[in-house]
Amino acid sequence: MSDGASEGPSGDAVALRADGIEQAFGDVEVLSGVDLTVERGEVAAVVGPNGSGKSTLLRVLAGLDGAAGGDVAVPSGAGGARRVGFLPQQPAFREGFTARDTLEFYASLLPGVGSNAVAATLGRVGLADVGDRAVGSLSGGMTRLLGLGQAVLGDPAVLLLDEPGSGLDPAMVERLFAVVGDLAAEGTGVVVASHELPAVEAHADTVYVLDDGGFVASGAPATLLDETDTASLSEAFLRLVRAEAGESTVRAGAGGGGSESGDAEETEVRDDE
Ligand SMILES: Nc1ncnc2c1ncn2[C@@H]1O[C@H](COP(=O)(O)OP(=O)(O)OP(=O)(O)O)[C@@H](O)[C@H]1O
Repeated sequence: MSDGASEGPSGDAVALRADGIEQAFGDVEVLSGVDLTVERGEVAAVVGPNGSGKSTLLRVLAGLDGAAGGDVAVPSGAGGARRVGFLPQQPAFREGFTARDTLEFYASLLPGVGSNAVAATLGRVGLADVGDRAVGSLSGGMTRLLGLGQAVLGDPAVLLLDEPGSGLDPAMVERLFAVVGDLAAEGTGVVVASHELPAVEAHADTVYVLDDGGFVASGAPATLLDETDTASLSEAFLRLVRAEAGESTVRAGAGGGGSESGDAEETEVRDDE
């Protein structure tokens, strides 16, 4: 959490800064100028209706997709063997590998990360007992936990998690957010896209509500509850995205007239030195 964060050698407490992120798929404008700054030690949650652009934003932040506009910077001075760890919404691994082999493979790509870290990571994400099981035989929730393990391996300065709690039982959702909290306490800046609003309310420092191409609200969970005069983040969410419980909130895009996807420039994740 923010209070436990120490500053990097440069004195910069910022883990990730995104300015003016724009993204469109054909005529579907998804992000129209999103700004986000995450400090080291901060857990920032991005919530929003289905189709509002959470995965799109995280993929741009991770540097996997070029955006139509904007800039992402990950300042130096934090993290271990790598700058950014990313858990995609649908993690996929080689089915024949065991869970341990899978993490060993990712560890081999990271300088200074060895078998001890792999064993510790399996335990951390709750997979110690199934480490020797083939990936193809893991349950959906276990596969997601393996994805979390892959994302946290090497103590990244920035951790981006897309729906990490999806498919997990309630105890594992709590464990997952506890792991996230531990990493934040060690100085990692975390961005988590999630529909698990009770867990977000309990564990996030800052909540960003994404709708209509941008953040329609942001603040500490308690602040959002105060501002909306509601008793839970779930209620606040419905108020902020102007919906009733049970109503369809699926978003088809932020508006017409977006640029063609072929116009998208490569948005590099800069390593600010
Ligand atoms: N590669 C793509 N090509 C075309 N359209 C896309 C692509 N990826 C996403 N979209 C569209 O962009 C919009 C945002 O999708 P995105 O997956 O980012 O939403 P989300 O907020 O993560 O949704 P959910 O909560 O359902 O996971 C949707 O309208 C989606 O159909």
